[in-house]
Amino acid sequence: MTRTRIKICGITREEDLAAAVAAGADALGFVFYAPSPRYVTIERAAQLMAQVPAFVTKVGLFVNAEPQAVRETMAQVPLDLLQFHGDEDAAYCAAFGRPWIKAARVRPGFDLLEYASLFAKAPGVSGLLLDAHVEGYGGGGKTFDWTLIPRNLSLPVILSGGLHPGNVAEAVRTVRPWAVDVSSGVEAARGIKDAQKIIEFIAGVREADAGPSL
Ligand SMILES: O=C(O)c1ccccc1N[C@@H]1O[C@H](COP(=O)(O)O)[C@@H](O)[C@H]1O
Repeated sequence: MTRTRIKICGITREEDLAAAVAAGADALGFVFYAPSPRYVTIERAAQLMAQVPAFVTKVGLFVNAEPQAVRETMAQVPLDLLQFHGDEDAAYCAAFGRPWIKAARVRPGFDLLEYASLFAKAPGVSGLLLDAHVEGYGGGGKTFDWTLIPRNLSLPVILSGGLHPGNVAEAVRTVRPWAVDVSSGVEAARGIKDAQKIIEFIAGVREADAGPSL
């Protein structure tokens, strides 16, 4: 049985972090992008990350950040993986010497095969995150047409964009991604997670893992 990996993004509070870990999240995302309602300072992220147990991946999310800002963040918090969610190119993403994933902002007409080919051979690339194209780069709670995803993408697919407890099982059965990523779909309010929604989201993924594909 495939075990789809699960990332809960936009952690801003200790209780949300504990709820995600207790529910079985594989990875937690910390947003270093100031316009986001889920933004955390380096100092706050350090406090939160001190609560993350072994074998749960700590992901730092950046959007078109100055390289020096990424380096300063990496120097002060123990990030396992970098998530680039803006217009960064492969050379930029690879320059930090840390494993990374790149977001694609998908909408009709977007050539995902070509986009993946731009990043597929860059050192450190660990996956392609597929999000809906939204104003403001991400965390928009908007789905995209999953039939736009080619089956032969050259990188592990992390499916995101508008996932929530009510649609994640269908998403996993349809796309069979390597991982799913969710932010707003497990929130009680912007930047505040809902422990019950996290439990239901992860249960939806596991239900799909155990069943047939669509
Ligand atoms: O979470 C944010 O606030 C955010 C801000 C800027 C770029 C990306 C952001 N989050 C990522 O967006 C996708 C989709 O989120 P949602 O589940 O639709 O709310 C996800 O990969 C988050 O990691």
